[in-house]
Amino acid sequence: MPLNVEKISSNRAFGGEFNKYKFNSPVLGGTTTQFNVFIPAQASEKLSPVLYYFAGLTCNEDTGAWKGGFIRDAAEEGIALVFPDTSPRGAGVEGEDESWDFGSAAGFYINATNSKWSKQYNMYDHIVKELPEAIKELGIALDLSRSSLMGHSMGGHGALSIYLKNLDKFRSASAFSAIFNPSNPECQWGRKAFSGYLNGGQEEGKSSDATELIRTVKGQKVAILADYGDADKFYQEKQLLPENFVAAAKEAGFDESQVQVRSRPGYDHSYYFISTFAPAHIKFHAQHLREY
Ligand SMILES: N[C@@H](CCC(=O)N[C@@H](CS)C(=O)NCC(=O)O)C(=O)O
Repeated sequence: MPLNVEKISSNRAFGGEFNKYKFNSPVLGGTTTQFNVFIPAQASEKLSPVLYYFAGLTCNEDTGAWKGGFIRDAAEEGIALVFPDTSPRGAGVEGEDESWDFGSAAGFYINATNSKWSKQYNMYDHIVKELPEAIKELGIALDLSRSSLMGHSMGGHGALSIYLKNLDKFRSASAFSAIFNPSNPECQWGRKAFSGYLNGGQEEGKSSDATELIRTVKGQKVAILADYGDADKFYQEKQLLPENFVAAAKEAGFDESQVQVRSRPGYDHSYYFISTFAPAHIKFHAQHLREY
């Protein structure tokens, strides 16, 4: 079934094109979803690889595009950027707009199993299955067989966990201030999301937790880069727990050539931090996306 993706707007940017699209998403219960695509100038000559960016809590498909500072470097490298939304919108589920860290703008990039949410809150399937189909329908010169993932905070968790579940589909993953271990009882955001969206709560959430997942890919080839700031209040409040991810990666035998996690002194959780290190993340992905 075609998704009937509609272009809403188009802007010239860095020699390429920045487009906004919408469609009614069967995976998100028929709600209307929007996403942005930056198409670099090089796409007119050869297929461009694709880098997804998943934003964090309270954000939408515009946040990373407007504030992340990714487009200039992606344009130089000839990489297309895809910015999906962070949750279904207007699903009409009771309580979905009551808090900033659950429901609208807080889909956590997982499929809900609790029947209250499971009709619409299926961001994992939206990203992994539906969005690539929507992109194919656009008929633009993108090479989806060369795709990588990055994200911030909740979106950093999305990038790492989706990557670790789909090493055959994605080349590399990177994260800014990721929620590295959301099923850990110390992580309040994870507890709220998993106990709300999943019948099995935190225990079921382990199957979508980067720190748990890194153990399951032992011996395989991975390419992960993550940065966080030591002045990030959410890091200090133990919402991010990067140390747990680093320890799990080490236990699974990964060294820094495959999993690199860097603490950045003095940086916080904001887009000032993200845009500072955005060029380094684009360069990291470019190395992996370049090869055919
Ligand atoms: N509303 C929260 C903060 C939410 C927050 O920091 N969201 C991050 C993602 S987890 C974000 O990117 N916000 C949008 C922005 O900084 O532009 C608070 O008051 O503490």
